[in-house]
Amino acid sequence: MQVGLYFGSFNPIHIGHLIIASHVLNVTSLQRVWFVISPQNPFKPSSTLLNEYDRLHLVNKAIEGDDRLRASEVEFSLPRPSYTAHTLAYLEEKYPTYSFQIIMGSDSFQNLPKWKNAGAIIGRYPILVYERPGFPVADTHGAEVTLLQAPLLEISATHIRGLLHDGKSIRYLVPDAVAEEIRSSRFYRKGPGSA
Ligand SMILES: Nc1ncnc2c1ncn2[C@@H]1O[C@H](COP(=O)(O)OP(=O)(O)OP(=O)(O)O)[C@@H](O)[C@H]1O
Ligand SMILES: O=C(O)c1ccc[n+]([C@@H]2O[C@H](COP(=O)([O-])O)[C@@H](O)[C@H]2O)c1
Repeated sequence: MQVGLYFGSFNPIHIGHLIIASHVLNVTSLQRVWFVISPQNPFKPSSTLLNEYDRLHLVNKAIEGDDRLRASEVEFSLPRPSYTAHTLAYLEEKYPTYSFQIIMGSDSFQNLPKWKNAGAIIGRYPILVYERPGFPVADTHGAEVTLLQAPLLEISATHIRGLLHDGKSIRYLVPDAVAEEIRSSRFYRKGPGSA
């Protein structure tokens, strides 16, 4: 099984993520893409972070019925913050017959040398990089890189959280089932207990 690992906070998952996952499956030999939900990204503040099980639930809502896609909670039981090198080592052990590639935007890829055990990631895994505006891929950092020209939508989870905070619509930015779940569960609203 050839699996593309798409790591992120997915706080929440949005159409930009889904378009990339589907595009990668369409243009590469990968058979599956797993959204690996990071409970705590080492580089991001946790103050606006929705509980990881709620984020997992939203990813599952987003991909319902698409057998090519899977939500992975593997990092939930690993030490925090979530270092990708640790996750990869764990997955290698758990799925010895699978081959993994990493999917990332050129913004993340630019920072890769600063990640924990970056050398182990770069030396062991092919990386599928899609170019995001403002982040040209000037250097491969010694990794086996495939550059993808993916259709891009300049939306972010930060923007979506801002809209929700202001009581605005997020229709079309996330799948309808995700918008409905966020609405009915009152996620990302102002007030006590909200993220
Ligand atoms: N609109 C988008 N199109 C393509 N890739 C994206 C888009 N938004 C985020 N990504 C990428 O998806 C991966 C996971 O990102 P993450 O879950 O942190 O999303 P985000 O929308 O950038 O979140 P935030 O706004 O909270 O920082 C990262 O590699 C990031 O570069
Ligand atoms: O392992 C690391 O040192 C490391 C440093 C920064 C980010 N990551 C992971 O990369 C993924 C995407 O991060 P980001 O910042 O692009 O949203 C997310 O799953 C993080 O846990 C991993």
